[in-house]
Amino acid sequence: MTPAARVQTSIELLDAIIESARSKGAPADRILAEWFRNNRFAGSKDRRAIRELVFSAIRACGPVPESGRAAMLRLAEVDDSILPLFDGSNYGPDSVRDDEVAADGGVAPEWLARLLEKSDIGEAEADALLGRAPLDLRVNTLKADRATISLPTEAVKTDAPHGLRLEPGTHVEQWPEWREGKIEVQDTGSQLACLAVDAQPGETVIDLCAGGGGKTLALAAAMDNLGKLVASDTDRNRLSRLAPRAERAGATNIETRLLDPKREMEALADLGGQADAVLIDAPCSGTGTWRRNPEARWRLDEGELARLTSLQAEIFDLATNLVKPGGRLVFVTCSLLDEEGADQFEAFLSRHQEFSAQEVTLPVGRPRGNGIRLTPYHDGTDGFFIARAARSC
Ligand SMILES: C[S@@+](CC[C@H](N)C(=O)[O-])C[C@H]1O[C@@H](n2cnc3c(N)ncnc32)[C@H](O)[C@@H]1O
Repeated sequence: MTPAARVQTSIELLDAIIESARSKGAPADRILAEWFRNNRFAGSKDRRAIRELVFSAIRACGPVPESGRAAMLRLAEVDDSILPLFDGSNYGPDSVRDDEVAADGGVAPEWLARLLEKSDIGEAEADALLGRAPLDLRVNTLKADRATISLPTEAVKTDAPHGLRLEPGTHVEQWPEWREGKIEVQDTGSQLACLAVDAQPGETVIDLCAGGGGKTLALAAAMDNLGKLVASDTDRNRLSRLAPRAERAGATNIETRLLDPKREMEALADLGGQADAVLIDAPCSGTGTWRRNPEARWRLDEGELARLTSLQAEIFDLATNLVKPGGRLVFVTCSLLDEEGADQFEAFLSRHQEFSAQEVTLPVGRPRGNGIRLTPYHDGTDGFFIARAARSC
């Protein structure tokens, strides 16, 4: 494909992605994968270039653009190589008309940009939020050790005790070390969130919103497979991914429980007041993960944010039934909005006087309210809020 044809194809793909973001349809990744499957004439270089163009254009537009062409013209404002390709050539984009306007830039749609600013996410933080994420690994201490593991490419140590960092795009899933469960792909921020749980061998620990079990596996390793580790979630699909992962990782103390939304306690009744630690890795807007998923900015709206914050409060209240006196509750969101972080935790503490905030010490991060905030700019991790509370009685 010519460079101009790649730009035109990216414009058409962006049209589909914009439409899908508006109707909450398939994500950009799936739309691209399907196009690549159906258009075999596009070779690997074309695919790489188109992917790069599409995601750079998504990153360059704060609000949802009017069209793929407006999005590409916005990218042309920050990348000089693009505009000359609007040359009207065969398969290329038409020349730019005098009255054409580019889509708006910025970090996010205006309402969301305002909330980020209110949460003290300044320009440098916002820029880093739209950068490229590295590929972080956690060495699984049930099977290996960071000090001695040998990998096919060079990896640098991260701030997490078992963390390693690789070039993005490394296909670790093809490595024997991955197939043998010696390494897991996990962002440093996620690894540090697990560290805040301080799960010990022999304890009863509940990973209440376990999803596919990324954090559950780290907790199993911290517990050295000793004690009871319950992984629960309301999403059957996500939870079903945990068993094969646990098998590969050699994690043997995990029990999964599928929860019924609004009746979660039914499947957890026997654990009432039993847990030494409960991790709430709460469903959230994911504003801290835009490096991996920049299109998420176009899918969030005020109604969805309100739904998420009230669900977080409900899950908090649910979790209080599970923690035993003297036990701890760890609240985590991959969001940089105070509504889903410091404010949510503060509101929880004022609703539940039997809990008090406990200091969390992590190698990176800065205090935010009664917890810690990690950001891509400051800490090189995804954005996270992490806080811990102890139950007195
Ligand atoms: C941030 S994700 C969890 C990611 C996971 N802990 C990991 O490390 O891979 C939040 C999860 O909360 C789950 N969830 C939503 N509502 C819930 C509820 N009422 N009770 C428990 N889990 C819930 C979602 O299905 C989703 O899997």
